[in-house]
Amino acid sequence: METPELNHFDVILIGSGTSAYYCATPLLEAGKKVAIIDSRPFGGTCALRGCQPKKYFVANAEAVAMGRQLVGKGIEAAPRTDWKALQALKGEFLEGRSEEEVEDWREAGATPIRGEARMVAEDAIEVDGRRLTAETIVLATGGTPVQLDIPGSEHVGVSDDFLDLPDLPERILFVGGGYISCEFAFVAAHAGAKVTILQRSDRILKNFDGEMVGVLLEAAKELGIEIRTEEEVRAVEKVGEALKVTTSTGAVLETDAVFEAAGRAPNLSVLDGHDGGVETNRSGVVVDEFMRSVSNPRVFAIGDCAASGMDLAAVADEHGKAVAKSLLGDELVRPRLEVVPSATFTIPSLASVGLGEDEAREKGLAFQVHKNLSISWASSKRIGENHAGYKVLVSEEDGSILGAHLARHDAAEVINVFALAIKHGIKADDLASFPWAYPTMSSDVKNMVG
Ligand SMILES: Cc1cc2nc3c(=O)[nH]c(=O)nc-3n(C[C@H](O)[C@H](O)[C@H](O)COP(=O)(O)OP(=O)(O)OC[C@H]3O[C@@H](n4cnc5c(N)ncnc54)[C@H](O)[C@@H]3O)c2cc1C
Ligand SMILES: NC(=O)c1ccc[n+]([C@@H]2O[C@H](COP(=O)([O-])OP(=O)(O)OC[C@H]3O[C@@H](n4cnc5c(N)ncnc54)[C@H](O)[C@@H]3O)[C@@H](O)[C@H]2O)c1
Repeated sequence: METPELNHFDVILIGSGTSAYYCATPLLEAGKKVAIIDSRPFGGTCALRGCQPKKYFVANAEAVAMGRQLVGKGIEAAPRTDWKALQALKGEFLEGRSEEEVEDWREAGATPIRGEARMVAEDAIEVDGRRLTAETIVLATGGTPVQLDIPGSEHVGVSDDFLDLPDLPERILFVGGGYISCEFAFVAAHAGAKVTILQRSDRILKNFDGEMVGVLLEAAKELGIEIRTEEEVRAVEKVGEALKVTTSTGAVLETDAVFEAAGRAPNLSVLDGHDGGVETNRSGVVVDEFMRSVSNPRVFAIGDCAASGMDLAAVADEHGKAVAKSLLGDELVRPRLEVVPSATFTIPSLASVGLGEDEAREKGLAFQVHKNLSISWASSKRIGENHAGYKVLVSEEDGSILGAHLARHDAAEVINVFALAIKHGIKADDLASFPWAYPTMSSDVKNMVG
């Protein structure tokens, strides 16, 4: 029989993803008694089923793309993806990761628990038949793919399934034209699959600048990725080994695999049965500016399960850090998310930070637009890049950077320079005159603002 003290914690974190990591670490360093619970292997989406494993596939596709682009320009034969070997490499990265993480938490003084947690009171949860109470409960439960409600949905996979494909199907159809589909589409197409994307509205990647998406669309077209906009899936039927996809336009498309990435919903199964006094809406747990539940002050929500901000790893991290500071200090602390760069790991990658052109106009700001294709630049030529461009908005008032939008190799790296410039008020002139290590992708920044 366990004593009540063993079941009472300063903080219980439900979820062991990146937001939980950044929240729990300072709490443990400060000597707090912390339980971390996860129903799946420890580590969460980013480390095990998202950002990190995905980058193995992206790195492979980038190598193949670059090799192919340079055939006849110093490379003799185009490289090809060995999908099984790539899966093995990714497997090596994941092997033992969760177990190590559990061990690390134990060494740091936490109580890691594997099991499905449910709120049973405003200050209590149940997991694995145990009732645990806490001064503070932090929900860090992430998100799950939005499930398609269509006949034949049992034949439709999600991102986890794509990342674990033992063999690459010849033909793949992705439902949704957002981050996940677009990234996977370039991976699959560069690895040799015939890829189709179905996008419900009139354009893909709506969070990104339309002209930069245009650059990506050219690359997709050249690679043979078919992007069908204003078209939804209505039904999927298995016919022999193939799948027949009927769409909203009446088209019937034959493919070998269908994956849906039509957005992710907050995972709030922890509130099934008892809501713990925690108010939620479609976007997640309703929180105040400090990530505290508006209806139960004992509960905080961080990362993708909170109805706040973009579902990105760095945002989740910042939520976690802010909540830890709030719990350790005398005052509540807001996450610092005034400037959040974002990128798609497509080929080329798209990246964006700050205001879009339309947004800046709606705000009535006076600004110059520095934009162009950059395929004639040495940085593109030396890697055989055929699709690249940039758009930077510079304030006419004080020369500050209002927004930056890139479509090119390493855009996801270079965007961080613009993000820091926006955050710290570094002006276009400063960027233009800085002695960048040369020649690098970031030294091109001076040509984008001059
Ligand atoms: C394919 C893919 C690629 C992505 N790529 C990027 C990228 O390149 N860059 C980027 O910034 N973001 C990316 N993201 C988004 C990023 O992964 C998420 O924003 C981030 O992981 C959210 O972290 P989190 O801590 O909120 O939740 P998660 O990491 O999702 O962790 C939540 C955990 O809670 C557990 N859980 C849920 N309910 C319960 C319960 N009742 N009891 C016990 N445990 C529970 C789950 O098992 C899960 O492990 C990607 C996402 C996907 C799916
Ligand atoms: N590089 C990154 O930072 C990265 C990578 C992957 C995922 N993520 C995060 O994960 C989240 C989820 O990614 P996602 O790609 O699933 O969602 P998303 O929100 O990026 O895109 C979903 C797309 O699907 C479309 N759609 C919705 N329902 C549809 C339907 N029935 N038929 C056809 N199209 C439909 C939407 O209009 C939208 O364009 C992202 O919003 C992002 O926050 C980030």
